[in-house]
Amino acid sequence: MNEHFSIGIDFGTDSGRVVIVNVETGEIVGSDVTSYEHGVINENLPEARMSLPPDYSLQHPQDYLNVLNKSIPVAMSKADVIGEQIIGMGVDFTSSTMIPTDENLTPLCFKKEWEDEPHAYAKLWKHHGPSRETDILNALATGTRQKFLSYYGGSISVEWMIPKCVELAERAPACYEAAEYFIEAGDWIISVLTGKLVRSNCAAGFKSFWDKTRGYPTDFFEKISPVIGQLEHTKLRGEIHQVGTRAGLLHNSYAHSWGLSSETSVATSIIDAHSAVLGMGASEAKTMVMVMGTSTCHITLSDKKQAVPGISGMVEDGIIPGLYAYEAGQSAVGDIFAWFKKNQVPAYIEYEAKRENLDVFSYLEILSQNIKPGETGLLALDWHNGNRSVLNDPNLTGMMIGQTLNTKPEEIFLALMEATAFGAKVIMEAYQEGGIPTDTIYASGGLPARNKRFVQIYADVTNCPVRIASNPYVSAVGAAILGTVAAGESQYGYDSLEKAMKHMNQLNEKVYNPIPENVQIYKELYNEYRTLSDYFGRGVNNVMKRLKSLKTQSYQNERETETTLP
Ligand SMILES: Nc1ncnc2c1ncn2[C@@H]1O[C@H](COP(=O)(O)OP(=O)(O)O)[C@@H](O)[C@H]1O
Ligand SMILES: O=C(CO)[C@@H](O)[C@@H](O)COP(=O)(O)O
Repeated sequence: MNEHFSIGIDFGTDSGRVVIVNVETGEIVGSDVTSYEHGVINENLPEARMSLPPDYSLQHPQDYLNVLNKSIPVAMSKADVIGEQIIGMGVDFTSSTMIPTDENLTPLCFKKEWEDEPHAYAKLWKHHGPSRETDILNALATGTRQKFLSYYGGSISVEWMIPKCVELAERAPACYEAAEYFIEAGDWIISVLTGKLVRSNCAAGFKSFWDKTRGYPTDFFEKISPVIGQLEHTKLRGEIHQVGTRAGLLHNSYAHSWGLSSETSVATSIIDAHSAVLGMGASEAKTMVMVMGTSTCHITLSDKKQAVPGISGMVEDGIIPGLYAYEAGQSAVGDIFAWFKKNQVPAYIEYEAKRENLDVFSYLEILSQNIKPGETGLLALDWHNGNRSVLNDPNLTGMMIGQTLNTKPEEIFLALMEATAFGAKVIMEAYQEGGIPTDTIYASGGLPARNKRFVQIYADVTNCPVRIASNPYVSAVGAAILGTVAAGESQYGYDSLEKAMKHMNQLNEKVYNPIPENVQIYKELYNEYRTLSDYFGRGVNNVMKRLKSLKTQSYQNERETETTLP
């Protein structure tokens, strides 16, 4: 009974993870992962009721509840701890993942009358349905010189909350009308756990343009439409709390069914990538945390307030009170490798991997060890899910040049990994030019833990040492850190995030240092990448967009009505 623990719950794109962490030592004593039964819904609604337009990425919130109900008890039993030893819990979630709910915070898609309506489901961060609306919002925000825009890299991302709200108002007005709240999925889980609606300043700041001094940019919302102008007082209403505070206490019914105390503190939620900053213990300036999984987010903290073109956002107190948090992102990284594995890897590789008792990625990584930088003759653009950094355009697409009849799968895999590293370097340069330089990378997320070549490529391309995490659960541990601080008032918690980070961070001793001859070759390849990227991404040749629009036009969607937006 001397030891105390906190529960961290991390909701990713395909699954949710629960960890039980010792608050004194940071040791993970129990963990469990639950995959989402419905996964990413991008072809048909559940029960194949209806096929979806291209670029839709929906989820079923029941899958999130299943993570709580299955993984919390399993992780607890693996940890062999008793309820009284758990002092707090925290939640992190991909974002902006948005759920429309009724007045009782029940997701609309749980109700019979809305189960055939795609807009009643959770819209996952990578849902690109509102790309038309986002173009209009960007033109309007730029045309009316909205001040907030410069703190969001100069443009609005299709992946954030407000485009999702506008899409709902435009394409499913009855559903919009029926929704009492639009809630970030992380805040929704907190409402499930505590019975209260408490919104996080991290999610509201990064994804809904909320700022602690000026609130939401309501004058901009009003320019979009009278309905959207009311958002703050209608669907987005609710208290906004600072990350690191307590949202409430665990609801009795959950405390009872999980054998926890009803005095267990539940923290205000945080975005998954931002949680990794806590889990890595990365509060120093010039340190960039790259959270590398399905996508990659590039997060850094500074005591300076800067408008950095090409990044995704900057929020005062967004992660740690007193510091400005900065975020940039790549819409697909692991997702590109997943696509490659599913659609491009030939049967003989799968056969050989199986024979070696390896998964396909590990086998391809081993094969790629025989290929030096530059030896593939390939160069790729990593825009398979659009670009959400300096080009901020969901209509850009992936590309590979240099293929011959001799090109091998492991060479393509290597070129794709290199392309994602070049995409990350573009972002680091944007930060540098914007006055937020970086000299060390902390790599967390599922990818660095599984693929050493990948991490070395990043060290070589960026010419920066890369420090990795000791396990793939960093964001979940960040959430557990929040749980500990939320319990700060109790005898065993911490009264500051910094103190909890010192005790509980998951930083490994291992450092990947850049290899000088690789750095040199990648410098040349990077210049080629920039040339290609400017050519296809900056309007010299719009072929990617033309192809994409042909594809979209051919989809007969009766909802593709005329827009009512300005
Ligand atoms: N060895 C590997 N090499 C390259 N990509 C991998 C490897 N293992 C898994 N991935 C990719 O990593 C992603 C999963 O990352 P993870 O951090 O676990 O999940 P999430 O992004 O949902 O939090 C998937 O897109 C998968 O394709
Ligand atoms: O956009 C953000 C954070 O702002 C992420 O939630 C999003 O890129 C998804 O993250 P994952 O790749 O699922 O870890």
